[in-house]
Amino acid sequence: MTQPATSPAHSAPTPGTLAFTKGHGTQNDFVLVADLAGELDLSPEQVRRLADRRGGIGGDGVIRLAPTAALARAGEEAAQAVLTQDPTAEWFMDYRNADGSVAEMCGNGVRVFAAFAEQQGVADLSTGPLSLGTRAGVKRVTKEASGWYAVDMGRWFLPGGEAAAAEGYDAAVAVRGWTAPRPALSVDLGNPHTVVAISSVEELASLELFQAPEVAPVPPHGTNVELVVPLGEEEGPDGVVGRLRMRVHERGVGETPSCGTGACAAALAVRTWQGGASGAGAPDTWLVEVPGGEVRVRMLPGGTVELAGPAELVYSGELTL
Ligand SMILES: N[C@@H](CCC[C@H](N)C(=O)O)C(=O)O
Repeated sequence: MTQPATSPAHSAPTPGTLAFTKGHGTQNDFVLVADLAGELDLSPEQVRRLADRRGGIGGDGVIRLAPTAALARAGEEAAQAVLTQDPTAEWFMDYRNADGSVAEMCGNGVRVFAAFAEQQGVADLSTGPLSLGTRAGVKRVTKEASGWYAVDMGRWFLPGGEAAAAEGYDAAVAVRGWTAPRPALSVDLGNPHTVVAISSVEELASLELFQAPEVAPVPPHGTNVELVVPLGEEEGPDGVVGRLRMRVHERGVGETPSCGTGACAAALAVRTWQGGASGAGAPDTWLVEVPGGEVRVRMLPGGTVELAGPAELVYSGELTL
């Protein structure tokens, strides 16, 4: 049984069923579940079933909205760290990839989580920003006048350190069909990314990404791989804006139409290629074109990075687990 996503989804579900909402951010799609009491421990098998596009609802990931304090009491270290960082981060985004694996962060997911928290009546972004917990720390979400959600994603770093910033590379990526691996840059947004430059939009469109690209050295916890084409600079309302186009192969999923942390990683890599560790001379704002739409990435004055884009809730329903 389904209902429009705008209807209250937090009315009591039928016993034995699970209420869900389907949402997406630039078509990176998620199954969202409100666990307002913090009692729902989804198994990897249940996550796979929810994310299954044929036997379940379908999504690139599953997002559980749960009270940070309940998870902290249950021993989730990330939730305990969140409450130390910001005791007002009342709600926690428990993010799982479609294959059932746990991920530290999801940039598009944070925006959709904020829209879901509003729908559930546990947050009101019209009165101010929402601080929420993730396994990669507290994220602060603001709703812009356009309806887009802007997320302060926090600090990022290059795992390869200064040498990687100076060289521009610390890894190599091989995509099916290539005769040799190409140099790539690792970027950490709380979750791992490896970014490789592609020479043209035509080549980008022709890449075969149904197999995971091979990355060397093999990342200890896997990686998301972004393939990017820098498209130059343009004049925006607030100054020069860089533009790039990206495709992504996500850890735990496969190719997806968008990845928010991936868009940040791509912009940060291109900025590093242009201006080293400080990004000197490179734009502070980037528009990232993905197959599912466009997002904005901005360097914030305090040294953190912001991701902005749409968040849509599509429908709500109930299913038997
Ligand atoms: N699509 C997300 C990233 C989701 C997690 C990723 N697959 C991982 O395993 O790190 C985004 O928008 O950032």
